[in-house]
Amino acid sequence: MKIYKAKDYQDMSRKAANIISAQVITKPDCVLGLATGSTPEGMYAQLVEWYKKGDLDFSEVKSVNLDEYRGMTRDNDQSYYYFMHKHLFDHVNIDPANTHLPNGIAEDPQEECIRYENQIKSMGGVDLQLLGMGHNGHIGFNEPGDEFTKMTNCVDLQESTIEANKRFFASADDVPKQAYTMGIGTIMRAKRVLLMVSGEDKAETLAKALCGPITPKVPASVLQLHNDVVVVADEAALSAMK
Ligand SMILES: O=P(O)(O)OC[C@H]1O[C@](O)(CO)[C@@H](O)[C@@H]1O
Repeated sequence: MKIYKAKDYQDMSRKAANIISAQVITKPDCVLGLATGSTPEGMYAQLVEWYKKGDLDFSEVKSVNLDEYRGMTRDNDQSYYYFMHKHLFDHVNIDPANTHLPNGIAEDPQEECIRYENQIKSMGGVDLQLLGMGHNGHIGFNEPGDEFTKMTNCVDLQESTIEANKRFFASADDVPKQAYTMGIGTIMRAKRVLLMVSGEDKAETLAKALCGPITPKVPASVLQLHNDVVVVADEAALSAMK
């Protein structure tokens, strides 16, 4: 595992954008596993800036997203489909047909999970999986639990996640209670993982994830078992590392 300490959020965003750019430049038809949330917003803005300068070409890139709220239509401005278009897809030359997210309004959740997992397989797996981390150590929407999930699954969100995400909604009652997410197994099958973390409020959890016991109670701790993980975190997020 390589850990890069960034000065602040902006520095973290630029360092992470460099790693994604290197992937796109060295393998133009790569499969990027993408993430949403506040953490990667600045990194996407940096990629868009470099694309506009002519430094990046996404024409052959394919993408799969980590997660999507269940029951949310794509045109809802809180859907992760909407987020990805707003922050990246609408600003670069990626082919929309090559971008994939779980379908939040699929009728049969079990079938949707199988379809999505097969979609990822049919693309040859993920070359570089971007991750943020929740305050409780979740990656994707894999909440702390008794075992690591193997495949894409439909999860009940924990109260703490609903609390954390209510800032984007009118009230906590409006936050969806379920979401589709790649499983921990799906994430671990990516060839390379890039974890971005920012802020002191995640420092204790990040220290547990990187240096504590590997346990499904801290889902991000499983990354200690992956052979190619890059962590880009700001000083505040790394402040609890001994
Ligand atoms: O970057 P944020 O907004 O703190 O979210 C962290 C994580 O939470 C999720 O958005 C799910 O809540 C993940 O997809 C993300 O990586």
